[in-house]
Amino acid sequence: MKQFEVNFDGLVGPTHNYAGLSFGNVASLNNANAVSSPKQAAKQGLLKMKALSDMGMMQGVLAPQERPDIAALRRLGFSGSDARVLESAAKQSREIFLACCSASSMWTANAATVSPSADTADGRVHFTPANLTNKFHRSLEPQVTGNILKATFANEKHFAHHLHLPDNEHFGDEGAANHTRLCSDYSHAGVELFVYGRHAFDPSKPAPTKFPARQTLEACQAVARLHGLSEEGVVYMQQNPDVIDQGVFHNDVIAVGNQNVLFYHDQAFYKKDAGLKELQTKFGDSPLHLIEVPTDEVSVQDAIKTYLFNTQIITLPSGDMTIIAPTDCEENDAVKRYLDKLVTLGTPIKSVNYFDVKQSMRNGGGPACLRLRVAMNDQELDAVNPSTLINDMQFARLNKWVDKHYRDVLAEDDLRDPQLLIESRTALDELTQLLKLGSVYPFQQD
Ligand SMILES: N=C(N)NCCC[C@H](NC(=O)CCC(=O)O)C(=O)O
Repeated sequence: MKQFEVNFDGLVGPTHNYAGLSFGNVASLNNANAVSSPKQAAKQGLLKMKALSDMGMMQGVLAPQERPDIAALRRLGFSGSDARVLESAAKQSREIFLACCSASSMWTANAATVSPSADTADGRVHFTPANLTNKFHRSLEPQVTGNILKATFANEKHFAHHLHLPDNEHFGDEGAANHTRLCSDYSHAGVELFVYGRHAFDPSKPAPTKFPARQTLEACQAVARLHGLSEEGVVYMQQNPDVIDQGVFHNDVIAVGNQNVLFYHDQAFYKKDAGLKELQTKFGDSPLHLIEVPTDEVSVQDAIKTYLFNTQIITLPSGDMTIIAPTDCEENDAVKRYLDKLVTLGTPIKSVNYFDVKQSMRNGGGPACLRLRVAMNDQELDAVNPSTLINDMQFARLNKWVDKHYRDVLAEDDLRDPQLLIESRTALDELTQLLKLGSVYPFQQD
């Protein structure tokens, strides 16, 4: 049986903007109100998808969400025509309005947690959309994320779709950003590492004091239960509360794994030694490469600034692993020096490829934030909606679609323009045809 890891990247939406919405995410706050370029952002993302496909990887795309979210604004009491809803929300409550305009669904590492069929009790691939309760603008995503995932993985025999966890901070869930699957082979049962920031029901346990811990242990456990994971196949580790307080708002800002490699900063985890020991034991006899980056080579601040750990580690068809890193890593002396050394250390990681994803980085989203990993065998891959897989033709179509519909620049005032809403809906309606998704958006269901 053949086995693949398919990266499903989020297509950047037509309202990509910088609104400073994510307290605890340093880049988001630092770039609040900067002018964005939705067209450039979408193209940077598409180029990364095409490059991975050209490397011989299977690459997919997930559609963005409808923004401005008129339905959410109506739910909050803004009424009248769509133009009137936009105008009154922008005037009366700038923060609510900006939250309802965010294109944050582009970071599909936060779309869902995915467990491959080799790990689950019923032998299907399981998906649970993340509820993203900690940030209002992100909590608007799970319902439509569920629609998009169901339209992309539309086959009950192979794919199981769960409802997102209850919308409450006790079950705060940020999806694959806090979940790493380690395995010897994608098609063999692996160990799923869930990383949480706090215990929801036990305030006596350690937790950050300055910035929020978005993910709870109880949410991780609920997802593991829903997916039918076995106790031997799961490890829970707590993220070091000190690094959350320094701006590490998701585990994928300080650790990343692929197959038998876990690449992490020495300050990433609380009770690190016990957790890694459990991981090693559950992983079994085959070698597990634990690549720990010491603080005296790369500081936590440099890791956050450059997103050294928000890189993608992928296995090329040759069997070698390569790192997909943002150009920000190349521009930082300490991080570049570390990466130059890493490829000589005799680990499975043999090369580094740099990509310019600065439009996303300015909101705190690196290469790994932009993708949701789905490990599949050939039968499962055959059951995926083929229009969502990237090849030369689909890449060309999507580029043309971006050229036709996206603005070059977007500033805050543009978001209240009713014409932008019309442009976005027209673009998304056409996209659902391009990707053969059916009616996934509220505006298509009215
Ligand atoms: N690490 C992963 N997997 N994802 C990164 C998500 C970045 C996102 N930024 C934002 O939502 C900022 C939006 C703004 O400020 O306009 C967030 O904080 O949730």
